[in-house]
Amino acid sequence: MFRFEEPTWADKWFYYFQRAERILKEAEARRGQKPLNKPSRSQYISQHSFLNTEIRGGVGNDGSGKSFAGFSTNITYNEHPPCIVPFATLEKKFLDDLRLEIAHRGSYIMLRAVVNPNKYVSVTTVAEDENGEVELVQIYNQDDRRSPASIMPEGQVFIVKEPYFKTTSGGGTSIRVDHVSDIIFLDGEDERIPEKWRPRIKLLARRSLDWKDDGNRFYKGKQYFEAAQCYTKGLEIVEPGSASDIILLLNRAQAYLELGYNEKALADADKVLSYESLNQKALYRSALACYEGGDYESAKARLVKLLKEFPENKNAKDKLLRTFQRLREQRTGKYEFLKMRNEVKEWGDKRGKLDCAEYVGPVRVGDAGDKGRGLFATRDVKFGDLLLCSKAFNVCHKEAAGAKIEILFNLKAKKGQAGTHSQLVQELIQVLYHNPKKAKEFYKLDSGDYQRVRGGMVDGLPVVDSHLVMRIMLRNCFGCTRLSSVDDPLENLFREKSEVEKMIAEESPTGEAEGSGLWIMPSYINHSCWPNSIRSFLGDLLIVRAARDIPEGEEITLNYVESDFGVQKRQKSFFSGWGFNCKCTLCVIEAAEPQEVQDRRQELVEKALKFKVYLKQSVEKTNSGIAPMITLIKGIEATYFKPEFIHPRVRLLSPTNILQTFLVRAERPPDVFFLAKQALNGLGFKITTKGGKVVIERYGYMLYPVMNLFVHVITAGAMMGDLWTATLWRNAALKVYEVLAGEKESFFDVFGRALLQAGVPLD
Ligand SMILES: C[S@@+](CC[C@H](N)C(=O)[O-])C[C@H]1O[C@@H](n2cnc3c(N)ncnc32)[C@H](O)[C@@H]1O
Repeated sequence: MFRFEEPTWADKWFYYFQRAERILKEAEARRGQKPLNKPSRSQYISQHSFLNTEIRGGVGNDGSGKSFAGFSTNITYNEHPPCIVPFATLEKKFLDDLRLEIAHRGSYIMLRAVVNPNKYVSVTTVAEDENGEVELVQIYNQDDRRSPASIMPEGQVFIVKEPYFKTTSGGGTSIRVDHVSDIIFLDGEDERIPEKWRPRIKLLARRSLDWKDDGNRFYKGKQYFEAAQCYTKGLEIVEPGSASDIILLLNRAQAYLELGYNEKALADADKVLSYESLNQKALYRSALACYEGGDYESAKARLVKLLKEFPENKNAKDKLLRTFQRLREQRTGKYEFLKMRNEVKEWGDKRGKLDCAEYVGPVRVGDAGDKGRGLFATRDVKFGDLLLCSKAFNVCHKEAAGAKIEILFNLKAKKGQAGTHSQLVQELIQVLYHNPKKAKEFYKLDSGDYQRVRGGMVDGLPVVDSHLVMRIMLRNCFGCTRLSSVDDPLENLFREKSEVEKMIAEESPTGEAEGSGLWIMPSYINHSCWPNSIRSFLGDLLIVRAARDIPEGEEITLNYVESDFGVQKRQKSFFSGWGFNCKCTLCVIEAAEPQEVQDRRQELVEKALKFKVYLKQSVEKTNSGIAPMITLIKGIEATYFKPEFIHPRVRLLSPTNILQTFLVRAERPPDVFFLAKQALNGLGFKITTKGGKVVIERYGYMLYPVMNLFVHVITAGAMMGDLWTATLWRNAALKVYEVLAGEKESFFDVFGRALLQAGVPLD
């Protein structure tokens, strides 16, 4: 019997974007016009309460129990820069004056929310102007830690500078506020509030003490933003330098510290110190602000000063000890990696941040010719040397509760990216807005051809251009995991993928939804498909180590996409993602190969990868897969003509890993041993035994699955009774592991079980 198939998640997704694209194209044609058939006030309000059910309802869950927030359209479709002129120079407009698809330069609009807001990607409300006309208002990039109702409660009066009026992807209209600096929230006493919207009954004048008490209540309830707002209100009415001023400043500094607004916290604490240079709390909070901002020298100076006056202050003593540790890390690059790794494992579904410093090793930023800037070695570097340990400017791990796994869809590039990228942009905007000094290093990063506006501070607030932040993020962010080395590398191999995961696998270069983050110094590293360094992640730390010996002056490179693609597909992804064509040695060699050779290799690799399904099936199936896999691997090998150290057999790695798993299951250690050694040769490694040691004379192509080859040589060697060889290889593997995982301390956590089972001694 015929029956309708439920549309798949991917179908819905595709349909949604096709429709959105059509609507937006039609909207372009109506630029400068007045909207037709606007709904009535009551229609606006009732529509508002049903908002989002259409897009959220059917697609918000992938069946795995984890929420999947859904779509987020890339805001690059119609970029309009933020307002960079003061409010006082703008002319007032009303809703009736607004024209579609235009940012109304030189104007502002005064509005009042008539409902409580919804939250989807933006905080959305319906607001009226002084003539009683209403319109939808979508406010993007606000701090997600705040509830929408605290940002825009019903009755809130606000100004939108240079309002951008547009057609929504659902076909209606809205004022869309992308830039946090374009909206000014007005409170009850602000003189700019129109007379008719002022409270009829004047509230009794509030004292600074009332604001302090309210602030303290919010603080206790962990509502730090609201607490800071109350202290600010109190500060507006106190005598500068008075006891109340000092208390309010100290309290606000503490609330700012909780929010991560370190620069503001430091400014408040320093203000107190300008009145009372030895105020204990101010010294301590200022030191904390410096510490959190990574300025350990200043933190040390402040703590030393504090302890001179107040030697019994235990918190300050503890913090000073930690500060010394941070300074040592900064100087030497020596970290307690195992402890840090265990800490990351404990994070569970909490957001985490490691208490450690950054290390900048023998590298500097320099001119990389047509690649722009790049990172270069400042001295000769050996395989495995630590080049960088960088702390995240901001990172969103997908494991943390509240992480928003969304598809950031770029309507212009027609490209979707699954992961926490849209959350990252939103959080970056907040970091930049509240830490303008720290923002400077972010703004130096590459943003492609985006025209930057020079905004600086306007109306006392930093201008943040959301489109610029998005561009910088897309060029420089890293897809990331919390740990590069998982304790059970095979745990995911047999897990059935959900529908959403399958779709994500097709859409994302790495084949899975990712966490994402931005690290400043590593952002200067250019790409090579055969790079001389490897990055790894440990919580919010990004570690870069040398993947071969690097002479002084050589450029440091990283592989942006560890893909299993042929050269043409790789080039396409570099161009659409980062706007460049790769000219690394691997690309040059592969691009010069005859098309038939490339096609043949591709066809064989695809065939081989299909054998993965055998792994989920019976052992008999596995056995029957061995012979065809060997034929395929030989076939792939035959498509390479140059020596391995010139053209590493990278595309053999996945098929080899599948065959290895077959051979392990079939309990054929000699074959496992032979195949792993052969695969390492194929990647360009030259490994010999000399003077009772396994020596890696030449390091080949490095990526994480290479570890499996080493472990297979070791375990198979041991199972064949050659414990001596196994132990020697184990020591060599440790060095390779250090580069791939960032640290060697966790090697036995990750591979210890496999080694012990094979009878390899662990020490
Ligand atoms: C993460 S940034 C790297 C630093 C960048 N070169 C700069 O000047 O800030 C990525 C950008 O660098 C450039 N880039 C990176 N690798 C490249 C390569 N192999 N060839 C040409 N350009 C490259 C591209 O413009 C890319 O969008």
